[in-house]
Amino acid sequence: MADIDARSVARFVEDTAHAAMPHRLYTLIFPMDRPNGKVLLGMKKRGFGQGKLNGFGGKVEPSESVEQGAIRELAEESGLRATRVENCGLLLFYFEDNPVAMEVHVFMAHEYSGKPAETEEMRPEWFDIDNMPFSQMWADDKCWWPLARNGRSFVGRFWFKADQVTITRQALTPVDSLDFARNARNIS
Ligand SMILES: COc1nc(N)nc2c1ncn2[C@H]1C[C@H](O)[C@@H](COP(=O)(O)OP(=O)(O)OP(=O)(O)O)O1
Repeated sequence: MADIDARSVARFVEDTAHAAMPHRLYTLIFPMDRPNGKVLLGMKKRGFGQGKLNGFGGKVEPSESVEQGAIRELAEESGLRATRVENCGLLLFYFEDNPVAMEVHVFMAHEYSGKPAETEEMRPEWFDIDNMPFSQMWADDKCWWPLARNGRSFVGRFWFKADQVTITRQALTPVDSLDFARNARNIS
């Protein structure tokens, strides 16, 4: 079993039993076009979450910070180069058939260059931020997206059945700041 990633910040919001689980770090980043009320999503073409629309992201490499990982994954999966990002959420996912918790650090990309392009992993498409395609997204998204859309920071915990669809328990809290995570990760 994997060790608890030293960069994990889940212990700040979890009970003792969950904090003792190994946590794998992921990023999830949403390029925003606020003036036009749009967000860029990608249709996942392979791997975990295949067939779902989502933000861009993936595992954080050992050599990079969470923010660097988010920017790298966005470039790899959409072709966009983010120049201003904001950490807006922390999501913890527990799947009943997986002893490793997913710790997903959520970002908005407010400034970026380049044009979205289809890659091996994602097919990007702009959507209206007030008319999200939730039926094609992960089941948790409709819970926390309204907070993210309104510029609120949040911490969410979701327990999934092995079917990866059914949420059996959830806890979602708007927070004033995610500084506890930034400070723990020692990011200026
Ligand atoms: C369970 O609910 C989820 N909801 C949302 N919105 N996003 C999720 C959920 N579970 C996982 N994700 C996100 C987190 C990451 O952005 C991706 C999964 O990353 P992936 O497995 O694709 O990681 P990569 O490093 O890109 O994978 P490869 O090893 O295939 O390159 O989904």
